[in-house]
Amino acid sequence: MMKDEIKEVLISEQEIQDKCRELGQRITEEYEGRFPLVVGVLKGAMPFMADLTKRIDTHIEMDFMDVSSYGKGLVSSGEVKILKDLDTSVEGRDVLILEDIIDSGLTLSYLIELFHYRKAKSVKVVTLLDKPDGRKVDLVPDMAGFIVPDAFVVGYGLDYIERYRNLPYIGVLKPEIYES
Ligand SMILES: O=P(O)(O)OC[C@H]1O[C@H](OP(=O)(O)OP(=O)(O)O)[C@H](O)[C@@H]1O
Ligand code: HPA
Repeated sequence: MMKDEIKEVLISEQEIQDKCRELGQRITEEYEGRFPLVVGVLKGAMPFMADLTKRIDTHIEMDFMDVSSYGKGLVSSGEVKILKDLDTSVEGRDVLILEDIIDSGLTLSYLIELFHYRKAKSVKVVTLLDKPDGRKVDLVPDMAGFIVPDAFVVGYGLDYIERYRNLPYIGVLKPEIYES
């Protein structure tokens, strides 16, 4: 079974749900009456977007962007490609970007710059996971759920060659999975 391929659970399902509640309350307080555009970055942010937005108790608009900076494996290619753009204009909007993880920071620094260029009123970032040791560019999220060590993590949206996104928790794979 898939769970037998996990060496260690770093963040449990319960911890993730509690964090969504806490972040949802903070977002509600900060964005009350501002009708922010909440942008989920596909595919990784999909489970976090689903759980977090249910904990936001004020009106929001949701949109999605699909970008890719990773090849098929563990290392960022450094080049960010837009695979699907927003349906909505960000001009004059308070934009809140939702990410599953900030690692090198390349994906988000690209998006933040793009939304400023498109004349967003404000651009903020909430990420479930922050891996500060992976940074290649200076970037500090406005809100972060958990700090993770410099290891490749999977689950709850995060993949390894498109697998493990459907694990309900965050974990690290057994080393033999990478060797196979
Ligand atoms: O800080 P960075 O080093 O840029 O890494 C973070 C990004 O990498 C992953 O996406 P990926 O490009 O693998 O696409 P996916 O969400 O479809 O898996 C992740 O979901 C973030 O969007
Ligand atoms: O640790 C990670 N796991 C999965 N996807 C990722 N994208 C950036 N960092 C990671």
